[in-house]
Amino acid sequence: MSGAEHHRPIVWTIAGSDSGGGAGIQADLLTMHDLGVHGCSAITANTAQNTLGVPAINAVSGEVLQSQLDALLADLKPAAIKIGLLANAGQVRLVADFLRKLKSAAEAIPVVYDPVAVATSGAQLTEDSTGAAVLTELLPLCDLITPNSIELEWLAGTDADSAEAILKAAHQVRGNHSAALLVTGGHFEIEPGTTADLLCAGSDENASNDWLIGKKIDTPNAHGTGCTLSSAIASLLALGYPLKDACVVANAYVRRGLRQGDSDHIGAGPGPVGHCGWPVELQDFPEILVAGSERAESFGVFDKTAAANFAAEFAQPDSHRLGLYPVVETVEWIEKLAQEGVRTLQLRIKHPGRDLKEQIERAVAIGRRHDLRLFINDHWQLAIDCGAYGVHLGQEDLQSADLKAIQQAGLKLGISTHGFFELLYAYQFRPSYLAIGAIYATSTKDMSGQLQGPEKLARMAALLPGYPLVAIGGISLERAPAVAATGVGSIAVVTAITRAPDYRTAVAQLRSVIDSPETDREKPSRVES
Ligand SMILES: Cc1ncc(COP(=O)(O)OP(=O)(O)O)c(N)n1
Ligand SMILES: Cc1nc(C(=O)O)sc1CCOP(=O)(O)O
Ligand SMILES: [Mg+2]
Repeated sequence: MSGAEHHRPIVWTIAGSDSGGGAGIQADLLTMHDLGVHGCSAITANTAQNTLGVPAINAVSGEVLQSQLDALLADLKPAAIKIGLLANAGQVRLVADFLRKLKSAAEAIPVVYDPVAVATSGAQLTEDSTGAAVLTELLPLCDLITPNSIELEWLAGTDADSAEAILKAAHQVRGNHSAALLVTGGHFEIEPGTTADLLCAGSDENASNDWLIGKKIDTPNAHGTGCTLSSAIASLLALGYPLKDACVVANAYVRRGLRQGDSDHIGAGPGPVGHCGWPVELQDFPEILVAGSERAESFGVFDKTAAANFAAEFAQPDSHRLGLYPVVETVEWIEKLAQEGVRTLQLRIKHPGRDLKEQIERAVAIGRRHDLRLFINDHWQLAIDCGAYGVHLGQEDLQSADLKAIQQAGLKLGISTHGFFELLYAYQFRPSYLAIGAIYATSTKDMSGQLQGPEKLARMAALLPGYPLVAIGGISLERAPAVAATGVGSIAVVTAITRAPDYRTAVAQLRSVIDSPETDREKPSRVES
């Protein structure tokens, strides 16, 4: 039994039933079960449907819809809500009224709306008056909207038939509402042989437009992909995944279903997308477009300054297992730990004085003497000037640091990541290692809202077997075995060493955990699927 069987958060789907079992409520409940949440349903319409078409919609009455929502609220409070087909303006108003009351009474419950208006078969699923009510009543209550390009045109009232037009239409919809937008790419092809989803999230200076690109999967069995995607995102939000992480994992879940689904035998028309468990292979996850890369030009997000600094494929370290990796703020610590036989170290000076260069030079000299893998945090230019082994950069540094210069100088590069989205983004640079944090709460810096835990760490590590991975954040001697069991080859620590009663003992004990032959070096620890 998976851990999820013990505590499944509740997720509602307010959507239509597909009598053919491929989309709507049926796809939503399969997805929710697969991803470890308990799905509840409020049915808006009993569609008569098979793999060939939609002969009837059969919207339920307001009382029938209301009675389902009231019954659920009385006993099964949701951790997230997915909304799909709303068959008419009356249903939109009813659901909007219900959500308004719910949102004012309860703490924030994420709402994901998949604006189902037209089935993949071309059948119109909503009455004409529905669109206006959606725009004024429902969108202001949503946290994420997941239209395909046809539905985006419906919401924006403009064409969405090229990368630029999709970006423009998405901004138009977002201009009027605070909801994030994930435009799914099944209906257009910007780069031949690929599909691309556009994720517009955040606001003001935190606003971001990210293209999630994947190889096109050649299958007719794609019925229910929109429902599956939106209910996967709602499930992941209920499980505590941040929005961007939920979107990339849900994208991978759908792509795994398209790739592995086996529904040729179901009906005479296009069969349903598969529901094939947690995505565990990197090939199913999207590539996140980097604004400085060449292909960004076709997607309308090319940035000249970013391109001048962009580089990928950094020198690899001599081993993908970097072992115990203390992160310290003085040269004295570098010397002491080198003498204990530690080989991977980081100099992290957060309050530099005038002697910063001298400190780095001294650390580099110790590194040479002891054959250290010595990384310099933040100060990449001085690291180059002093001939350091490597540099460690955070996500925000990737926009400003001259990665080309770091690469050309032959320095190794480590990049911090916090969750699936950042991991996939940083992977585009193919750095020398990827750090994943914060695994646990830490007193060293404020990482609230970015805690991963060992289960998520194991899921991320499983995507990159054999790639140099470092876990960081709140790792103590007691927690180290659970971290090592996820398959990462390195554990980075600050206080577990610098505040240990006896640092020599701490080094020896931590090394024995991460270097232990019992830590399976070939395979990452099993992740539940
Ligand atoms: C090994 C390792 N992983 C992560 C970090 C954090 O780096 P960053 O995000 O740049 O934050 P600061 O360390 O600069 O506060 C790290 N230093 N080392
Ligand atoms: C410097 C740092 N970076 C983190 C990240 O998640 O990126 S967590 C962290 C602090 C690690 O300190 P300690 O071992 O004392 O918890
Ligand atoms: Mg940094």
